[in-house]
Amino acid sequence: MSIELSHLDKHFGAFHALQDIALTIPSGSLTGLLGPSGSGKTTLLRIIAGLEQADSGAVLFNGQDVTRLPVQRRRIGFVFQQYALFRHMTVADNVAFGLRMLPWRERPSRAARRERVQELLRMVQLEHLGERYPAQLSGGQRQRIALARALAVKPDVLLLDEPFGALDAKVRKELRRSLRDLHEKMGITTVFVTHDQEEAMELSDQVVVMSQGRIEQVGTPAALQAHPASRFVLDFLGDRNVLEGDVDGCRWHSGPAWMRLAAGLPSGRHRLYLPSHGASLATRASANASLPVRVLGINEQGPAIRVELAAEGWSSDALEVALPHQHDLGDQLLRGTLLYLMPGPMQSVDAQDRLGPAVSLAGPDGPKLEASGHSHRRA
Ligand SMILES: Nc1ncnc2c1ncn2[C@@H]1O[C@H](COP(=O)(O)OP(=O)(O)OP(=O)(O)O)[C@@H](O)[C@H]1O
Repeated sequence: MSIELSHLDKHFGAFHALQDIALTIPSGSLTGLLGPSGSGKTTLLRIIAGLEQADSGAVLFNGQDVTRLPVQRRRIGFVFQQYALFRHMTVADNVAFGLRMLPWRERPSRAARRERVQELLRMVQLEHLGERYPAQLSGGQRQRIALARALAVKPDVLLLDEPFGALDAKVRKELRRSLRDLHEKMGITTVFVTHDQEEAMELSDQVVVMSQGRIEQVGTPAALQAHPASRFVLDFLGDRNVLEGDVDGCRWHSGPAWMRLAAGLPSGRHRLYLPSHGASLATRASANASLPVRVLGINEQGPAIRVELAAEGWSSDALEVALPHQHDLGDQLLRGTLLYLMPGPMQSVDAQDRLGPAVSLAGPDGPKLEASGHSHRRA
């Protein structure tokens, strides 16, 4: 089920909560609405659901105008941050709730309902907990049940509002993986709200960055990292190293550190923003870059190795590079070792704080490194 939003506007009294929102959500995609608190993410999700009406504009599902269609008729599964489970019902009855509420003609028989509930509990890996009550579950388990309940009626669209917001970091990670696996298996068009850029980047096929009721940028995680469209997106995505130095023609330098860029920037001071996933490390300088760094720390947990670095003899804030677990540094990747940073594409910002062009290293180092982007994210 594809979703198209055109020219959506929404006011709450005098407050302009959404301004001229236009967005296409491809069928079967996993789309993240990302933005700071108050940027309008939840309002947009509620308008897609039919829980809120826009003042103007249209919502289309598979090309059909559903703008005035009530929520019950949109075939939506909804998961909220606060687990909205019924406390007096068992887990199995909670999951079956939507099925029992279906109109008589569509309602499966008691036996079929029981079977479907078991299948859903299996899908969220909680088949042994059907007879428990919500109070006897952990927060993460409750969110899995909320997910199973949302999926029970075979929705065309799954909407999740900060579904993992109230959970601790480890459980969040597990649930993200479950959601991605379920999405890959079922292929339901899914939209989720988050203010956590890491969550949005890790989960989404398409990220929609919102600010003050507007869409700032839409793109794949890798495209947003490589080509942020505004200062807001650049800052909000975070996870970047800032290399500050002077440019003469194609040469950037800061103290003894230097690199040759594939294309020139106007001469003067520039900051180059380098995503931590967009760089590698080498044991020696190359013909196009000499950026000496000292290894401060190595964290091997998670999908990538995170290496903390300090610029050696040149000034920079703390640096961080995410390396694949199969890197070719061998035993050179040790705390205290001197290595060389090899940047991939970087975003330039000039001394007046204006977004400049994306830049990369000259010669063979540049294109080779571009591949390192976000290729790990489905690993
Ligand atoms: N029913 C309402 N009445 C008045 N103002 C509202 C209402 N719902 C939302 N708002 C306002 O609209 C703006 C956008 O709210 P929304 O909940 O969509 O933001 P959000 O990006 O989801 O933020 P958060 O991450 O904090 O949930 C906020 O300033 C909020 O106070």
